[in-house]
Amino acid sequence: MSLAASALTLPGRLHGVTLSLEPGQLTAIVGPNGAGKSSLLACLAGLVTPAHGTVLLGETPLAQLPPRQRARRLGYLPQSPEVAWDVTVETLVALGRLPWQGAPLHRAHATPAQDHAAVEAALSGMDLADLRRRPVSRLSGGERARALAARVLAGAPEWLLADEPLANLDLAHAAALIARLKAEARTGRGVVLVLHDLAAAMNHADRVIVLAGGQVAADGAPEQALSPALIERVWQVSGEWLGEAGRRTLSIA
Ligand SMILES: Nc1ncnc2c1ncn2[C@@H]1O[C@H](COP(=O)(O)OP(=O)(O)OP(=O)(O)O)[C@@H](O)[C@H]1O
Repeated sequence: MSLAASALTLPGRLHGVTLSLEPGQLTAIVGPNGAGKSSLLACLAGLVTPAHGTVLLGETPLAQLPPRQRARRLGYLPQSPEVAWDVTVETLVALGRLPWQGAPLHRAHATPAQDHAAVEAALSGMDLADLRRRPVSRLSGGERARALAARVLAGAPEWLLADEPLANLDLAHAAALIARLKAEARTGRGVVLVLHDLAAAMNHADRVIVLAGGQVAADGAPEQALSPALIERVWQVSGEWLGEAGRRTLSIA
């Protein structure tokens, strides 16, 4: 089911943003500081209510989805996530299963075995098996970012919305996370990432949306949306893409 924004307006932040995102794709949202990327992602996750405009999941306005349904279908990883309780990594990741839990044996809920399998897969996928019993307060910034990503992945939402998920990760863990997110998209999930690294967007996204001043400045395949002319117009830097497709780097003059 598509996730579509229509004429989203948040005064000073978004100005009439209209777009329709498709499942099965990795979409990157890029743009300069203050362009409105986080605001757009929070609206798409249903966490910020726009002053005007609507967000539809399929045919249903997000505002009409019951909270449990919304939590099952939309997974959101904020830019600077705080962890309110000093729980272990394992417990934190298991919290991602909460939307699936409820009265035992209710058909709409997951079984304990399904919950366990999802948590284990998320822990191992984020290379957290050795840290599972560590309290979150004793993790490095990157380890904590991986634990929080694992919590969202454990929830197996239809849509994964992540705000700068690569920001604190070393090269190997960033590559592993982007590979995992691409694989999630290939299984039919919608993956939407706010990214600052234009090369990551160029090399890994199926579609790139460039925001500038709260509006869509470009939207399309990476090679089209991230043309040097557009980069110069939006970021005011003169750049050139080097290397072959899928391994491009941006050389800034
Ligand atoms: N809660 C808020 N209330 C009012 N204005 C806000 C709020 N949060 C952000 N803004 C403003 O809205 C604009 C867009 O902010 P937003 O965080 O969406 O940008 P961004 O593209 O994600 O930026 P960055 O790359 O720096 O993270 C900025 O000018 C910012 O100062």
